[in-house]
Amino acid sequence: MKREDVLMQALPYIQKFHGRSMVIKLGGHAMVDTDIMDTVIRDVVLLQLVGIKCVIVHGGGPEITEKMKAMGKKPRFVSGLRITDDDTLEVAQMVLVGKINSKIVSLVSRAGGRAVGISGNDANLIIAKKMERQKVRIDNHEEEVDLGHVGEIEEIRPAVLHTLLDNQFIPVISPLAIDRNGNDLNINADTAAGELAIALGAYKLISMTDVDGIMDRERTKVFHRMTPQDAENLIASGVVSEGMIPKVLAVLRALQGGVPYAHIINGNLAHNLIMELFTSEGVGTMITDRDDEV
Ligand SMILES: Nc1ncnc2c1ncn2[C@@H]1O[C@H](COP(=O)(O)OP(=O)(O)O)[C@@H](O)[C@H]1O
Ligand SMILES: CC(=O)N[C@@H](CCC(=O)OP(=O)(O)O)C(=O)O
Repeated sequence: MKREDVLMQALPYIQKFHGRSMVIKLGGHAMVDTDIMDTVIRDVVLLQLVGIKCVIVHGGGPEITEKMKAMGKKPRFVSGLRITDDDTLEVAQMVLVGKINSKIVSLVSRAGGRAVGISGNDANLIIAKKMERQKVRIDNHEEEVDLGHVGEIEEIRPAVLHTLLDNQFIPVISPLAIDRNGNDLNINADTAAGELAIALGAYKLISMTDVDGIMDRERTKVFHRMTPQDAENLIASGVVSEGMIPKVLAVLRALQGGVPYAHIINGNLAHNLIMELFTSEGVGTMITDRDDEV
C-alpha cells in the first residue's frame, strides 16, 4: 500500500474517535524494551493530537516480582493477584510510582506530549476496600487465604481525570488505591483499567501485553474479533488461562459497564496501537457485541 493510502485509511477512524476517550493499559510484560515502549508512547501522543482523550494505566508485575526476589522474598499469587504484605506493598509503590510511572511520564515528554503521573490514591481517584479472604484449593482441600493489602475497587472518582484531559494532559495512572480510612492498597492493573474505562465512559479499553491477542489452545492463531460470549466460553473451556484471565474478565466487566469496544494487542511490536485503531484488519483481538466496523 502506498504511504498516502495508509494515511488516508486512517481518516474515517480519526473522525469517529475525535473527542472520545480511550483507556490504554500497558502491561508489565509489554514494557520490557525501552525502544518499543518509546514507540508505544509516541503512538499515544499522536492519538492525543488527533483529538482522542488518552488515559494510560500501567502495570509492572514482572518488575515487582524481580525486586521481591532480590530482597529474598518469594512472590505468591492467588488467581493472578499478588499476596501483598507490608514489605511487598512498599516494593509495589516504589516500582510502580517511583520507577515505571515516572519513566512513562518522561517518555511522553520526550515525544512532545505532556503527562501527569498519578496513582489511584491521588485525589481519591480509586476508592477500594481490602479484599475478602479468597478460597484456594491446596492438596485436595480448600483453604482461605488473606491477600493482605490487596484492594477490591468500590468507587472511581474521575474528576481529576476530566480536569487533566480537558487541559490536554495525558494522565498516567499507577494501579494503587486508597480505602475509606486512607490506607494504601495494591490493585491489579487490568481491573483498574477496566473500572476507569467505565467511569470515564470510554469508547475503548486497549490492553497491551506480550502476546498478539487472545489465541487458540495451541497458541498458533489469534482471534481478531469476538463477542463477550465467545470470550466467556474461552475462559470456561480453559483456552484462556493464567494472566489472560484477569485481563479478559476486566474486558468483560468494562463491556458490561458500557464500554463499546475492548482490544487486547501485543505491546512489544512497534506501532501496533495505531495499526489496531486505524486499519480495518487490525492486529490483535477486538471484543465487542456490536456488529459495526470499529
Ligand atoms: N488464550 C490465550 N491467548 C493468549 N495468551 C494467553 C492465553 N491464555 C493464557 N495466556 C497467557 O497470558 C499472558 C498475558 O498475561 P500477563 O502475563 O499477565 O500479561 P501482562 O503482564 O501484560 O498484564 C500471555 O503471555 C500468555 O502466556
Ligand atoms: C494485586 C496485584 O496483583 N497487583 C499487581 C499490580 C501490577 C500489575 O497488575 O501489573 P501487570 O499488569 O504487569 O500484571 C501486582 O502487584 O503485580
